[in-house]
Amino acid sequence: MNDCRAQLAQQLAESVAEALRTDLASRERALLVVSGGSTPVPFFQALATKDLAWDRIDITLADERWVDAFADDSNARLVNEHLLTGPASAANFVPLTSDDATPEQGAEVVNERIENLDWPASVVILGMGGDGHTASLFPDSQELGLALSTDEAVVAVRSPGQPQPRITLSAGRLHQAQRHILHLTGEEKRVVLGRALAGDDVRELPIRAFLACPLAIYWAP
Ligand SMILES: O=C(O)[C@H](O)[C@@H](O)[C@H](O)[C@H](O)COP(=O)(O)O
Repeated sequence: MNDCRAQLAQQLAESVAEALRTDLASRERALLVVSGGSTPVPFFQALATKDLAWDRIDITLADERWVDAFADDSNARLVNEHLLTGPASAANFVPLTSDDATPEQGAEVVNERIENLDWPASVVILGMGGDGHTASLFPDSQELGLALSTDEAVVAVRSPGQPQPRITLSAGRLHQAQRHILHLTGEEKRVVLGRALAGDDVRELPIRAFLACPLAIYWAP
């Protein structure tokens, strides 16, 4: 990893830790929503070292692949391996999967689990793909319209471009946060973000659903 990305991860971890500390001063529990993918790994590792009342922190995901929790491409596994370590292992992790065979079957039980958390979240950290998707709000998914408009907390999603079915927090649920952060790296994503900022068709580039104020953008080359 280049130095800029390492510094970015450190700075993001400091900022998120500070936000959690601030919120825990006035509420019993704080909720952190993180994204999966490859970008957050150094951030997770940096955040895990922070001195926080981890036993008062709930952590969930913006989205998940409907795979076994031990699968290589499971976001839960990513969080377990890189964030829930050392003192941070005292945090309460709330997964987005169930024992059901499909996300459509599991959505109801996951929805209830997510609704029972302490909203609004302290921080929602989003990632972005090269197609402008964020969480599992994919431009080519039939469920995009539902995920952008529903009052439900989660939506089962299929995308022709993705090998596994997914489950995602809805845009409405992701909006329920004190702070929103977009964490991304590289030139390709900078260009996509530039396009997103220059237009307003959310279905073309779903990240646009979160470009309303305020969104803190953490980017490094
Ligand atoms: O993959 C996931 O779990 C998330 O659904 C996705 O929204 C992710 O944040 C972006 O695709 C960026 O992924 P990278 O960090 O791997 O580029």
